[in-house]
Amino acid sequence: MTDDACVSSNNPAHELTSVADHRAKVASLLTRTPVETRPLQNCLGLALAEDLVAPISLPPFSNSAMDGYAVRSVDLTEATQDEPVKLPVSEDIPAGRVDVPPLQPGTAHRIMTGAQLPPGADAVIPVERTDAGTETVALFGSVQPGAHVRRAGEDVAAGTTVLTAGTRLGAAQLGVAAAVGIAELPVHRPVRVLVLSTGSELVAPGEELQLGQIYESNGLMLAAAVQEAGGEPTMLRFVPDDVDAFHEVLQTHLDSADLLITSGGVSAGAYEVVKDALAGNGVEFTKVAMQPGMPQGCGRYRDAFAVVTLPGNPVSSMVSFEVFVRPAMLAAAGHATTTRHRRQAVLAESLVAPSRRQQFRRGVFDPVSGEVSLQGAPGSHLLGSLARANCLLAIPEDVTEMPAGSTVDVVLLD
Ligand SMILES: Nc1nc2c(c(=O)[nH]1)N[C@H]1C(S)=C(S)[C@@H](COP(=O)(O)OP(=O)(O)OC[C@H]3O[C@@H](n4cnc5c(N)ncnc54)[C@H](O)[C@@H]3O)O[C@H]1N2
Ligand code: MOO
Repeated sequence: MTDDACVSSNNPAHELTSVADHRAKVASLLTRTPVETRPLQNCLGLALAEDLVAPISLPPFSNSAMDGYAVRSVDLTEATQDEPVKLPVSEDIPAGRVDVPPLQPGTAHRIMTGAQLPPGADAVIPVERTDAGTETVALFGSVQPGAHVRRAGEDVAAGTTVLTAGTRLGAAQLGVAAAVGIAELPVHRPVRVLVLSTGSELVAPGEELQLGQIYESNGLMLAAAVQEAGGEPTMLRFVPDDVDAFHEVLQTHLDSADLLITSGGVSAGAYEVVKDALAGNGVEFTKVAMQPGMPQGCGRYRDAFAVVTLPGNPVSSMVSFEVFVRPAMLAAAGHATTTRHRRQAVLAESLVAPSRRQQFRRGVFDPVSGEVSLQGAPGSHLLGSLARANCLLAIPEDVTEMPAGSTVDVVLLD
């Protein structure tokens, strides 16, 4: 990828870059991260790099689903509540017993949940349907062949693919890998992301605030979003609107990152530190047909890492991360799925939207009714509304109003 990745070849000042074009440019800046082998406990949220073929079956052996008695179902065909069948109990089989003798006709083995089914048995009768005897047992009813038996390989057959390359390793995926005896997995290394906020008005949370100052929130928020996307964030100390300070804070990280995301300093003011530091230096700035999130930039910093410059308004920053950075990070880290769940919802109230901009409004989607209501006004400073939302309404560029009852696309955030 060249430094001018973000130059819109056909983008006179009055034209806007499309969301799709900018998304593609950001994605093209990141290359696939290398594959490394990690113990399972360090794989959460990462993408599996190769298909996982099960070395053993699940269950590995046929076993009991209930605490009870292993029997031959034909021995119990006459059993009823009033006239139970009585059988001698010849063995006790707790879970974990490895020397399980076969079941002889006309006998029962006492068996616990998860214990190996003895050869010759074809069913288990739960202890609640017996007198719980230990020498002989009275069985108060018949059982179907296969009742309460978990067959070897009924879940996963040895030699079959249990997880495909590109799968995100969540709790269940790590669980099944452990269940087939795998201790470590090949995964794509997480994308290493520097997060740098800019602005002379910023003060660290916990410190005293003076009139005219605000607490720095984008850095923490974006670092958390990076982590949620399976990346490895490094939150840099935010810098004032000072180009030298901007470059200085990056110097010790030139070899340690894949991507820098900045917030703030990219619009049209007199003190746009990100623009001043990076324009013409490998990063190109553009206006994207999107609201929030119009001023954007991307490129490369001193041949060291990719850069995506996000606008400073908190909602603009987060929405831009969602739309541009998250999918690019997931693709680079080998994930087969790089998009959020999206579905159609019924709009609970009317809305208006700007023309020639793809708008992302914050909303609350109710999966039971299928309705979505707006959460707050469109303003890109309304972080409280974003924090109360569970989805973004994606309103296409050419739509300027939608009456209540319209169908709208929602991007589910959790
Ligand atoms: N004349 C114009 N003015 C603006 C334009 C424009 O096209 N022409 N675009 C507007 C839009 S849209 C956006 S979005 C913002 C983007 O501005 P910047 O990226 O330069 O961001 P700042 O000016 O530094 O900050 C904007 C806003 O966000 C607050 N902020 C910034 N960083 C943080 C942080 N780390 N934590 C919390 N809040 C932050 C900052 O205080 C400002 O209120 O520009 C419009 N203006
Ligand atoms: O594009 Mo800005 O992100 O609307 O506020």
